[in-house]
Amino acid sequence: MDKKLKIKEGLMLPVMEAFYTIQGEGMHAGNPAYFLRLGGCDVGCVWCDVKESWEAEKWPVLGIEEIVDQALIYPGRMIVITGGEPLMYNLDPLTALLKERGFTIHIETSGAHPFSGNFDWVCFSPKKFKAPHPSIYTKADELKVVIFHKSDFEFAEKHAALVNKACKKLLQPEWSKSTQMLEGIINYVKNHPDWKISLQTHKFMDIP
Ligand SMILES: C[S@@+](CC[C@H](N)C(=O)[O-])C[C@H]1O[C@@H](n2cnc3c(N)ncnc32)[C@H](O)[C@@H]1O
Ligand SMILES: Nc1nc2[nH]cc(C(=O)O)c2c(=O)[nH]1
Ligand code: SF4
Ligand SMILES: [Mg+2]
Repeated sequence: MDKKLKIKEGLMLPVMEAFYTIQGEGMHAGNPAYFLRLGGCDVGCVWCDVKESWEAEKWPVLGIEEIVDQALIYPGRMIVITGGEPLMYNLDPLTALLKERGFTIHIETSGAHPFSGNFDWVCFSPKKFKAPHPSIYTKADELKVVIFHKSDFEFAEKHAALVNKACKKLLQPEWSKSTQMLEGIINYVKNHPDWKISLQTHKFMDIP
């Protein structure tokens, strides 16, 4: 089978980087986790903090066995699949293999592509730049909306109305706008107590 077909089937994937660190964001912040960052994204967020990831062709394509073997080197058994936009790929084979090897599997996604894979935790971060695919709404365990502008609160509520009732709702300041936006976010959460704040704590700790 050629490489292109293997990528299409999710048996090989472009890997930008993989690193063992502390989950910095969201409901699982503070937990050790192995991050697998897949290359390729067509969403185009103006404030994206990993724009180098966008071009899939730039990154080496690895077989899922090799990807999982690399993850097994570290003592933690929580993996976060991120990108780029990981749902550009069929994640069924990779997540099945990770589960076989005993991993707890999380994903960070904009939801802009059809859902695939089996996860223990789905963090859904919708974007104005490319609308989510409807398949994400029943899967999301965590809705994490980046606040870059005051109009983003309304955008956050629009998506909150579409996720499951049990889905956790978080507002995360866009990193470069944190100082300007934080006061508004704090007031918003105090007045709308069904929301929580998520900070990019790894950036404060200066770790990947
Ligand atoms: C780089 S994205 C990769 C996963 C997926 N493409 C997504 O957007 O969810 C990982 C997380 O970082 C968030 N993020 C990206 N750039 C950010 C920034 N400048 N400030 C705050 N959060 C940011 C995204 O919203 C997402 O929750
Ligand atoms: N430490 C750490 N935590 C993270 N949580 C989500 C991240 C991501 O880029 O998906 C991320 C990341 O890049 N580093
Ligand atoms: S969807 Fe994620 S990776 Fe893609 S541009 Fe937006 S923040 Fe960056
Ligand atoms: Mg990041």
